[in-house]
Order: sequence, then structure tokens, then C-alpha cells
Amino acid sequence: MGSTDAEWKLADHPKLPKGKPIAVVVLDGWGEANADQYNCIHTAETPTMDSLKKGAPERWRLVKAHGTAVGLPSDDDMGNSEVGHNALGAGRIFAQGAKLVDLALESGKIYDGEGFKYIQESFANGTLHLIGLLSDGGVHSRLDQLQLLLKGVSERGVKRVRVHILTDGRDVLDGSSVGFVETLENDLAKLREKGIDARIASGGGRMHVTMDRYENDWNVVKRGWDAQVLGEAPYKFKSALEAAVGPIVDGDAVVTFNFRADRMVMIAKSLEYENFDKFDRVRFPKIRYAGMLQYDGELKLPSHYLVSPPEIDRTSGEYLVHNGIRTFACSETVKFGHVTFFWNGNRSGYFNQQLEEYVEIPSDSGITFNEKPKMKALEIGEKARDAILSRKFDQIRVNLPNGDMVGHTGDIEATVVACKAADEAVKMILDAIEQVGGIYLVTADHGNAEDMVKRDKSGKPALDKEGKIQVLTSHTLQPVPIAIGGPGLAPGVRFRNDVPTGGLANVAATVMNLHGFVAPGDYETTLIEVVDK
Ligand SMILES: O=C(O)[C@H](O)COP(=O)(O)O
Ligand SMILES: [Mn+2]
Ligand SMILES: [Mn+2]
Repeated sequence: MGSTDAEWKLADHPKLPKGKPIAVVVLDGWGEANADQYNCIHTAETPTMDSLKKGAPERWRLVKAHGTAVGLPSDDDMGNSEVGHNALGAGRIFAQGAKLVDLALESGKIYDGEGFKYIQESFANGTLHLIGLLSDGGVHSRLDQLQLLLKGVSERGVKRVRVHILTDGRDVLDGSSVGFVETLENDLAKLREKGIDARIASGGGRMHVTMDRYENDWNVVKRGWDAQVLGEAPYKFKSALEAAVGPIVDGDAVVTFNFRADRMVMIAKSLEYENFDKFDRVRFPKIRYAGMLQYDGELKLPSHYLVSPPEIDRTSGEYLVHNGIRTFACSETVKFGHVTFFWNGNRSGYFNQQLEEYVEIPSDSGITFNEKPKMKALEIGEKARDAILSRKFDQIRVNLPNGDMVGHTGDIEATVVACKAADEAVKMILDAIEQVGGIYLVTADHGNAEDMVKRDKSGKPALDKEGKIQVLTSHTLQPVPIAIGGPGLAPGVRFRNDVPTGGLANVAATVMNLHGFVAPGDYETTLIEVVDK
């Protein structure tokens, strides 16, 4: 073992053995909430997850999955997959993109950085194009940050601005886009009064243009490219509430103003890479391109960015691989990067190809997931089961997307079907762990399917002007369950009761303990203790 390996060496846990295969299951969008008809997890038949709850409080508890517990600006911020999986994998709470951008805008440091200076070179003779999600959801971007950026560029010599908006109905209520567009139009009108030619240039729904992820469907990015870069869109209007198409040409600057990585990597590649074969770009303008953040630390993509991303280093995945833990990670395309890229601190690729295997099951594309709510849950369950039974791996890690992906469609009946499918996949994995004498840890990254209605302050469903309930398509602020068990779990292991505010970042140390190691000292504390039995 070389000196670098020595730095990675984890101390042996004084009480817990090594060598037990561990299944780490993340149910995406699976929070804990009161049981009513809008709680699809409650409505669905979920015997496996229900049976785990009976282990409370020793082997089942809740953990925080939103707000400051996962590095978001405030406790009013719902959790999301990026921050959730970052926390799960890294075992520490990092100030996340949303917060870092807030700080950089507040202090003005954003304008002193290399990224801003780079795009600023285009201000005198070119157009600045801003591309991103227009909402106040706070998951991928925030309208108030865009507004501050517009103000900032207007004070720093920009002459022409074109905003390419992606509308949201996923992190915010369906139909709320009109209000965000009006706000933006007002701001742009004010800039025009100051002599800056500022307009909305193109628009489209986020799931239809640009914001695909993990290469599920490059057509989504192509449709965005056609409108934003080539200026060719199927519908042309004069203004956004009326939309004027403005192509991106040589000499222009482009900023993708989303801070979250997964749904920006594909467009970043298309804007940045000279060699690119994912679709025919027709033209590849010579532009100055910067991301709000650098989206992929391993690929260094994009090379220019306005705000430095959180430095999520020394993740549990990297430690465990250095300590010989053979790791299998699997999900279907739409969540594959969650248990690999996000888990590993927004880093693509393997730490050690000899010890790791990442399996991606192709997702259905071109449909909304309420049409096939079972998604690939059983296929993920089967792959995990086979990996467990093969005895080739020490950690088998999966993400089951159903509660989240179907929850986002707002289709309550389909979400119930989705939750049942996820529960069945959990059973397959737990059964395999039973067979090999292993351990399981089942948790979730944030809430979604457990509450599908917008509520007033008292918690009752909020009614709109026509007296109808408003379906909630977004994530929630709810805590998520975590359960441990399996024949390999040492008899005296139980959840401690002195970490009541525990959150997702406490899970990594817990998993390291279950592998027989003590977590590094700066990790958030473990959730478990071992009592003599
Ligand atoms: O990108 C998305 O699908 C949503 O905005 C957030 O969902 P996720 O955080 O569960 O991926
Ligand atoms: Mn998620
Ligand atoms: Mn989601």
C-alpha cells in the first residue's frame, strides 16, 4: 500500500465485523407524512416498507432531507436528488450550488471571477445569451438569481441580452410559469428603458427542450439547440407572452444559469465540445460559454464558470474503494447518475474500475412516467439481486426512481402504482440479502409521493379560486425513513437516540460502520451504536 493509500485507510470498527454484503437502497422521492388520500405511499400496498417501520425506533427512524441539513440556503427549501445524494455519499454537509450562487451574487464576487471576465469580453460587440429554468423552485435555478445577474450585467457593459427560458411545472405548481414570465418581461422592459436591448429570445417546457439528463434523450437537447442557437423554433411569436427568436452567433457569450448539474451536462457538452456527434448542430458558433457552476468536476465541464461548485471531496465511495470494498451501483437512466455521479460528489466515472461496476438500465424515453409507472423497478431489483447473489460485491447500491418520477407527473393513481412497484423491488433486494446473510440499509433522498397536494399553513389542502385542490408535482419538506436490518447485522446494532436531528449526511458514516470501518473524523456522526446483547 503506497503512501496515498495510507491516507485513505479507514480504522477498523471496534465492534463491527467486515465482509458482510450490504445493500444500500435509495427510494427516490419517498418521504414520511400523515396518512391521507394524497399520500400515495400510504394508499399503495407497500408491505415491505411497512414491515421495516415496525423495527422503530431501533432499526427504523426518520432523517432530515431538506433545507440546511443538506446544504440548501434555508429550511424552506425542499430537498432534491442532487443535494440528497451528495449528502448520502459524501457524509458531510456542503454549501450547495443554490447557496454558493446566492453568496457570490450578494458579495459581488461573481463579477470578479475568471468566468465573468471571460464572457464580459463579448459584451461590447456581441450578445449575451442566458439559458436556464425560469422558476423559483430552487432545485436547478432561481428566478431571483437571474434577476440579480441581469442587473449585474447591465451595470457592467452588456448591450444586448437574450434570455432563453425553460418553463417549469415540476419544481413549482403547474401553470405558474406565466407569472415568472411576466416578472422577467417587466425586468427586461426596465433594462430596455436604460438603453439595453434585452428580450426573451426563445422558450420551451423543461422536459421538452434542453433539460434532459444522463443522455436519456438527446432529441430534447437538440430541440433546444435548434431554437436557442439556430433560431429555428416550430412556433414564432413577437414577445414571450407574445417570443422573439434570437440565434446564437460567432462572438456571442452564453451563460447557462442553472446551478444544478445533472440537467445541464448535456447542453454544456453541445455548447463546449468541438468534437460532438450526439446530433447535427448544423452550425457550431464560436462563443464564450460559461456555466453558472462547473457541472462535472471530472470532465471539468464547462471549462469556464461563474461560481465555483462545492468541493465535494473524499466521498464515502472513494474511501470504501480504497479500503477494498467492491461496489455495484445501479439504476435506470433517469436516476443512474444519482447513485454514481451525485453519490461521488458530482464526479463521473469510476474510482477504481477493478473494484466497481456501475450498471445503467435504459429508461423508457419519450413518455411521461405516469404512462408506465412501474418504470424499471423490477429490472433494477433483479440486477441488484443478481449482484448480491453473485457474492462478487461488498456494497450493492441502487436508486428506485418510481415515487419521484411518477410523483412529478401529478398523477395520483399512477403514483400509487409506482410506489407499489418500488416496494416490490425493495423486497427482491431484501430477500437476496437474507439468502447471503447480508445487511440492508433502506432510505430515500427527499419527499415527493407522500404528499401530492398543495396545503395551506394549517396543513389542509389549499383550494384554488374555483374551489379545486391543487396537485403538488414537486418535492416536499418531509423527512425520509431509514431502516437497517438483515441477518448479517450484529445483534446489538441499533439507532442511537442522541442524534435526533440526524439527516442524510449521517448515512455515510453509518454505512462505513456497517462495512466494519470507523468513518473519518470530519464526517457527520453515525446514526448507529452497538450495545452488548
Ligand atoms: O430534475 C428533476 O427531475 C426535478 O427538478 C427534481 O427531481 P430530482 O431532484 O428528484 O431529480
Ligand atoms: Mn430525487
Ligand atoms: Mn424529483
